[in-house]
Amino acid sequence: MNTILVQDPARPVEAVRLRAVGDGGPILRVNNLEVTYYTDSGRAKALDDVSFTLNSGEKLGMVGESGSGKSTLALAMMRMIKAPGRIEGGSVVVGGGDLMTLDAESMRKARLSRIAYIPQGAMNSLNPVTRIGAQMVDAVKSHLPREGRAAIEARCKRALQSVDLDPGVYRMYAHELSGGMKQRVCIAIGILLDPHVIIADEPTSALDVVTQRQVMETIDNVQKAINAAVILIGHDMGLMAQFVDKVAVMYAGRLVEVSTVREMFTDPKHPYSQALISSLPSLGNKGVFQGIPGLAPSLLRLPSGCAFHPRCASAMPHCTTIRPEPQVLPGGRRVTCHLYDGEA
Ligand SMILES: Nc1ncnc2c1ncn2[C@@H]1O[C@H](COP(=O)(O)OP(=O)(O)OP(=O)(O)O)[C@@H](O)[C@H]1O
Repeated sequence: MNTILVQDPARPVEAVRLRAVGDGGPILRVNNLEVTYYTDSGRAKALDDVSFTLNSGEKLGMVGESGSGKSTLALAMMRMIKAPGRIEGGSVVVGGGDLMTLDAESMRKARLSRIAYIPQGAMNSLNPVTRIGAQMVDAVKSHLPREGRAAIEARCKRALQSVDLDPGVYRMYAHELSGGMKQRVCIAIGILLDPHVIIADEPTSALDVVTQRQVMETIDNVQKAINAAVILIGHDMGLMAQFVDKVAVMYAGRLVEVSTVREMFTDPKHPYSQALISSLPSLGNKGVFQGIPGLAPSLLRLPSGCAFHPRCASAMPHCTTIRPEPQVLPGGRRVTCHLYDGEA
């Protein structure tokens, strides 16, 4: 793989980054990621053999019912899983290097500069007694200790402007901002060091529909500006459909389907994806909405075979005993379902 130096003359040497280019390959490769929570009630495998890739500039929507493992995936990619959870295998390769093999200090540096995470509820975690600017400066300083005060302030104000906030927000406190503005501050913090990959966990929850759209547009704009790969975690398939390129569907810790957004909405392959899509309201669907029968299983007591089989309208006898493996269908879609055995 070739690498080139991407140098911004306005930035000091510390801010210069190596971007992997030339091979046209993915900027992010997640391979066989496994996470288990060791609870008093037993082992919960929250991520089971999760693999996917993303190119620079690509946006992936990660959907699935509550408890399916979406946040665990984000935390595992950031190496922020805490006890009783444990990352038990897999790699997260960003721009050529595997984050899982970095020592603690290198991983600390990689966070924000190579991979940024905007956690669920981030806007409510802004420090109420510290000005927004000071919080942004702290984030930059921990990565670029030799960058001068004026340069850091300019960097922070640029980031605020790139999320359509007035640079004056730098001097404000969180309580002076609306929910949408706070969420945009969190996005600005996420892009301070132009990461290769941005993960936003439910960035629009607790916002009204107009603000949700504005926040999604903001993510879209900043993502285009820095050509990052973006993972958007969320429940709202409809909102997601308007902004992402690919959709990944999680069920009980496994990725059951990864397709382009068009394929997912016009021809979902996995019966769980089909159920998710048919539960969405649409202008054409004036009948009764199809719910998904049953409940998501407890990870402590997963059904045998395919974990979805008790709720699956297309289940076959062997689905109850044989676990399906992910397969890549012609055209590149990934599906984990026995219905497609032999089609890969
Ligand atoms: N701290 C923890 N201790 C024990 N088990 C946990 C812990 N955190 C998560 N889990 C287990 O991992 C599973 C996945 O949780 P996770 O938060 O990743 O799901 P999610 O898809 O992000 O849900 P939501 O949409 O509600 O945020 C849960 O069902 C739970 O069994």
